[in-house]
Amino acid sequence: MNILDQITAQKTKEVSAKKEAFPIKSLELSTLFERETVSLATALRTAPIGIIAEHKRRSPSKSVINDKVLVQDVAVGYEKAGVSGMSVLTDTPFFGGSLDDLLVARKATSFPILRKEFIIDPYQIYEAKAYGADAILLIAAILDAHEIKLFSSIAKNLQLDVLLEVHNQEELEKSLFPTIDMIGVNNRNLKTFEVSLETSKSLSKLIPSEFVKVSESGISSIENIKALKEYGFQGFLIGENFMKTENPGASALQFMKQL
Ligand SMILES: O=P(O)(O)OC[C@@H](O)[C@@H](O)c1c[nH]c2ccccc12
Repeated sequence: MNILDQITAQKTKEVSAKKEAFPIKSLELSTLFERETVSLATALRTAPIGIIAEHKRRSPSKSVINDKVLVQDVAVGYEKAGVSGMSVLTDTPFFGGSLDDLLVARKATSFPILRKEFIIDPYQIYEAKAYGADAILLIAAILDAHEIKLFSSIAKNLQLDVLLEVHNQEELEKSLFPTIDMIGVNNRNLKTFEVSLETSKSLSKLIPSEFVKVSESGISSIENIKALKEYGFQGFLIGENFMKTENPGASALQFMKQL
């Protein structure tokens, strides 16, 4: 079984247990549920160069990246650095994150936050909203067109922006619904872990201009960003490059100064 299949199999179990223990009604009682969200897509569109900085403790490809820093310090540091938003991994078994991380980041900041999760059920979208996210990720490789349409319209009804992640032309073509705000091209193949910025470059011309184009993974230099900008990218999702340092917020600030 490839890693994506392993993750979704685990997710299916996790979500069905949670749905029983905490029905959606209990999520709606959250005070954060009533919070006004802020748009990540707008933040990226209006920034000269829109960086989304990620909190990621570990990953299946790298094992431990950073398990020393506190999520609130990372969140505050990223916001001070002036990035457009933050991505918080909430998957526990494979990435060492949690919904608590999302909640802590939310309480510490007011910039847009993306819930980075393997979403396979609408329940996780309500959860994202209840824990203070402004945007969700949908991964085309694990959803069919009907699910993408349905999940993105549920998100929009909750005032959440949608970042749809693709890795090839077929995934892109099945996913172009008006309820999607941003298209993210993942430069990392989640099945093989190979990273190539060429993936973003070659898919860019197939993304209609109404979607904010985001390039994800493997970005570590200003040169990378300049090259991708030429292809119309307005958002750049950066994880490891910041998280592998002792002070991710300070690293993001250094990076922003060079832009
Ligand atoms: O750490 P990197 O190479 O800068 O990548 C960040 C982000 O793009 C990556 O974590 C990611 C992209 N899509 C995902 C889907 C699930 C989990 C993680 C991801």
